[in-house]
Amino acid sequence: MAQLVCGLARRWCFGALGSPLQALHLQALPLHLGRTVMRASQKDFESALRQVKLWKKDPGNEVKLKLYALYKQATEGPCNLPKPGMMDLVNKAKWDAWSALGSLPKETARENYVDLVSSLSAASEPPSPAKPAADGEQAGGDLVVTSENHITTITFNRPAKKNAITTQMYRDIMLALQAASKDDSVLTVLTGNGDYYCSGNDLTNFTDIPPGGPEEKARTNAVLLREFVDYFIDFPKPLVAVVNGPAVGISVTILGLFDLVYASDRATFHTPFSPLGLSPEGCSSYTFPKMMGPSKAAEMLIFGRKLTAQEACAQGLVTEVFPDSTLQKEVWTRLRAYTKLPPNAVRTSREVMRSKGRERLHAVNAEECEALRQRWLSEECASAVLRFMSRKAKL
Ligand SMILES: CCCC/C=C/CC(=O)SCCNC(=O)CCNC(=O)[C@H](O)C(C)(C)COP(=O)(O)OP(=O)(O)OC[C@H]1O[C@@H](n2cnc3c(N)ncnc32)[C@H](O)[C@@H]1OP(=O)(O)O
Repeated sequence: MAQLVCGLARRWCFGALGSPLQALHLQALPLHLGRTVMRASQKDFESALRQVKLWKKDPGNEVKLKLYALYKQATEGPCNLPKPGMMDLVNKAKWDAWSALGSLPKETARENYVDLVSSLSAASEPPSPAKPAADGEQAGGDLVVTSENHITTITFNRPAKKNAITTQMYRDIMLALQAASKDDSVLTVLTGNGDYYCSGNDLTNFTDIPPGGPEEKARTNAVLLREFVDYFIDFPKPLVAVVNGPAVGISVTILGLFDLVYASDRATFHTPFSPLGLSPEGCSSYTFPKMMGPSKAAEMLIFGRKLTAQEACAQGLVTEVFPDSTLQKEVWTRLRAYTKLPPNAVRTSREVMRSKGRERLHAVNAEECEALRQRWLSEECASAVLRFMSRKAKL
């Protein structure tokens, strides 16, 4: 779901800005205290509308909701729409934002809109020219896949969104794993670009409701998730995670299916499923209790306790922790040395270690996905996504 956040936001927010404007007359307006000030004119408002359309950088959902609400208030007055249903997340967020403006006069809304746009335009930097890709590197994209020295590396590359995984990225990761299982690489590495390893599932994955409604969305998400996790269960070569920073949600749970997890001392491991109205996935309901014991697993998976890299290492989730400043050098040197080992012996050892548990993992995966399909239809989950989108809640 490449850049769905922006695409979606453009559809539901910027799209609204193109509608015909009501004629507004504004010059010097009296304020309550008797003094007069120059207020934003219709021309200022129209100019701000044009400016927004030219923005290259996504200003984020919170700002887009504010702009949407002010625009509607300025052009139509107080919210006059019926309240959308709980599961209609996008329209509910828009409705909430507009309704929150109450009986704010149109002129004030227009003035606030102009002020907001001008403050954001002043704060934004001029766009920098695109950096050309280095030799041998696949350019751009939310996922970058490289193959070098018998190591295939899959890099989450959405640093501005903390490497949250979109629907398209799930699909691209599966394609990359499929290719890596057949290429001449000995190891496959997952890592992140920027300050985060990965912030988990992109929470806006849940907002583009198809014609079949939320039930269809929950069903297709469950199918996608099951297939995605199956790829990790069945992957035939050693899987290595180089956890360069904080890891959240599904990027943590699937680590139980990896062979090696090397982490920066900056990394944290967080599975906040209950606060999100969700339940564990990635076979973690089976791998975590097996690895760290049921009570430590419960603290993470039920109560959302965030582990430091050292704690995760003590619980067996992380193989080794490195100082952030030397992580890359030390880990890649070690991985290159591992690729020199006889590849067939490496594969055979891994297969005998993994084969016995595979069937069980598939059954666990199916059960977790069914539980999640139901969770995604719950009001608890809908409220959590809404809270995130309106930026009142963070982890
Ligand atoms: C179909 C398969 C489904 C599989 C299901 C898996 C379950 C999970 O993975 S559950 C975990 C879901 N992830 C989260 O709940 C994390 C949500 N994000 C946050 O709480 C915070 O963003 C953060 C703690 C990760 C980082 O906070 P910080 O203050 O440093 O940065 P922000 O300003 O919040 O983030 C920057 C930018 O990135 C966007 N973003 C971050 N994480 C996500 C995400 N998971 N989904 C969508 N967008 C995310 C955030 O909205 C900001 O964007 P804007 O600049 O546009 O506002």
